[in-house]
Amino acid sequence: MADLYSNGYPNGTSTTHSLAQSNATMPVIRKKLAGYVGFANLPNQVHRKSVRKGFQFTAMVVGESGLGKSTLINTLFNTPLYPPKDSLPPSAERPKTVAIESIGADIEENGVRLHLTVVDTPGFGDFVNNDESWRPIVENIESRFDSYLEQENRVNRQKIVDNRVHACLYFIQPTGHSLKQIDIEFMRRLHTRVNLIPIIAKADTLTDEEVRDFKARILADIAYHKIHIFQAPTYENEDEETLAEAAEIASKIPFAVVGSDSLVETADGREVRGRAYPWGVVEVDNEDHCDFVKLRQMLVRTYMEELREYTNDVLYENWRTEKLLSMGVAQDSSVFREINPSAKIQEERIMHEAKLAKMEAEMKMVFQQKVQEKESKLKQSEEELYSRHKEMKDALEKQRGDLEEKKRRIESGRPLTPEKNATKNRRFLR
Ligand SMILES: Nc1nc2c(ncn2[C@@H]2O[C@H](COP(=O)(O)OP(=O)(O)OP(=O)(O)O)[C@@H](O)[C@H]2O)c(=O)[nH]1
Repeated sequence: MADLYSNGYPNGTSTTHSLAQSNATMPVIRKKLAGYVGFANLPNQVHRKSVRKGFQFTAMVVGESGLGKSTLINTLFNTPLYPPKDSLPPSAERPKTVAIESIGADIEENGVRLHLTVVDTPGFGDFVNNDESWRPIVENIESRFDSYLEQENRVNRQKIVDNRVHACLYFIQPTGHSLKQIDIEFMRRLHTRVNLIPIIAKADTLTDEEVRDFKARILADIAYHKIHIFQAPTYENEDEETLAEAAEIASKIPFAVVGSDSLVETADGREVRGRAYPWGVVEVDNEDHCDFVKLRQMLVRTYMEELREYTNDVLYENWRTEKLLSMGVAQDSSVFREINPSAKIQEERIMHEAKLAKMEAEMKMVFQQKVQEKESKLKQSEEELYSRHKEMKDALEKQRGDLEEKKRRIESGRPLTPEKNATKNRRFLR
């Protein structure tokens, strides 16, 4: 049954609203379709395309040496991304300054490919003076933005490689006190450039109570220093389950984690990823034991795409604006002016008419000029003709006078040319 809507179109008719209607002032008319059109399949199309292309994610780990960074990354992605420490050659010594090292791996889960890059920062916080430890890390993150900007500005942008850091796991030493100066300085310097995810390392070395108090003090420090850490976003119209999940994740920040890539046996005979102690087993994947599951949920399961999006839309975009402004590139705000199509057409018509009027005036001027030129030429030739006519008339008058003189002489019998006759007579006399 095709019922009629307020605009008079039958239900299910695809109506094209004028561009003006898309403005915020115009109401959006929701329509029901009479039959299956097919655009409900769009998410599947995007899904297939994304699966075919694969995903790219870059995570950075920062924290003092021995806080369990490599172990946690291996635990997170369930892959021995970092080789065991005892397999490293003896020459693999600690660098003298903060170094930046990347490890890449292609991992696959249920047919979905993920190219994961982990950027490690060995040496951070390991020196007597760690005042500038953050600098090489900021420089590295910004140089990745630079490389992306350079690729964006290329003529051919078919193959942009996104090496930007999408998340930074910052490992906090499990002191149980509060943040150290190096932690605050690092986060203050980095929070505008990268999604910060603070982590309390080796949480199994603290009691539950200590973890709770430590978290509260860390959050207070973060708020005091106005440090922005990544928060799980929530959107309008989201179902209660999603909102509860986001709230649950947010309540665990900073994540108190335990890492282990080896299996241990629990008292009840289960084989789990965890750490065995004489008093029992700390299970990595048990939410009652640590926040590892919530961290993985935030970083991988639920918000990986959000982390990528926030990096691109906010962090990179802000950096790009700052960079271009510092280079003296100014934005022409008129390009973002909201345009009303009918006003635009009217404006164009006025401009067109003005152009026509100008052309007409110019043509008139040219025509007048030509007419004037012609007139003056005609006047000139008229004057020339007149003077020639006068000359000829004078000559004829003169000729006539001469002839009349001749006639009079002949009639009066006088010689026509007296001098000539006189010469003749003189010859006869000789
Ligand atoms: N108690 C405890 N020990 C851990 C945990 N995670 C890792 N470790 C141990 O801590 C030691 C250092 O772990 P790594 O993962 O190599 O630490 P790292 O931060 O990568 O160290 P560097 O490579 O030196 O920067 C290893 O002996 C790990 O087994 C944890 O959650 N709890």
